[in-house]
Amino acid sequence: MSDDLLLDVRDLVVRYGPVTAVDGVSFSLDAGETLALSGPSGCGKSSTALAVLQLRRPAAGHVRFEGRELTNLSDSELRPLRPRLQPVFQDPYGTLSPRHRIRDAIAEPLKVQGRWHPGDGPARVAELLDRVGLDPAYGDRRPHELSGGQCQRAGIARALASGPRLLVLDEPVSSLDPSVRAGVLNLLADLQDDLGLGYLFICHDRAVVRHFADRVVELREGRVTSG
Ligand SMILES: Nc1ncnc2c1ncn2[C@@H]1O[C@H](COP(=O)(O)OP(=O)(O)OP(=O)(O)O)[C@@H](O)[C@H]1O
Repeated sequence: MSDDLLLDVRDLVVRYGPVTAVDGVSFSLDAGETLALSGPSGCGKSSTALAVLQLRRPAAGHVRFEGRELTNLSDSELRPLRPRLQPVFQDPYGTLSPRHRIRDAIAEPLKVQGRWHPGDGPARVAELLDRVGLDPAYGDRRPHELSGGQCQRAGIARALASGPRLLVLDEPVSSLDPSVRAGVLNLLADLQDDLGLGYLFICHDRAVVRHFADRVVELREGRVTSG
């Protein structure tokens, strides 16, 4: 077993009633590595991501994160681990509450984790905005006052506020204008270099996958076909 092993998924099965969406999928991912899940629509990419995040409990199989088996933990046992595995979804406007200013959305994980101090909390939020390439003044805005690319950057800042080790990136640039995709992918690459994050990267665009991922696991009808 690699010392850097971050995520180990074995024989994963995800069902929705009679539908088996994921049928015995296995892969592993090291810290600092990007593993792409690729394949046609409906092959089980998002279901795999949700099961890794334990947002959809698998019907069978194992998800070990930082050496801990997640599948048999209760919701309350999972809670303290959740900050370390964070999702970034396709629709950035769906991730951030429309009612809250960006700075409050980024401050929330810090507050929930008891890492908010009035003295330096606002500066930490400004630092996170700056880290994702947004002027800290954007903290005053609400999601609908940002472009799609800016909003996705704000979502990434919120994920970073939790102090993650793994980001589960489910089509993170698919809803963005082609002209801003490269900027967000470059940001993710920089963050990975700086922070040693592991990325489980879901993307249907083969050109993006080839460019961005270290390894690719190809799925078809819920099974691994290569990787
Ligand atoms: N909530 C659900 N209820 C019932 N079936 C579902 C549900 N979510 C997904 N499925 C089914 O599970 C299978 C896998 O879907 P999933 O969304 O994981 O695939 P995907 O590869 O991410 O597809 P896409 O690229 O279109 O997002 C499909 O047959 C889909 O119809």
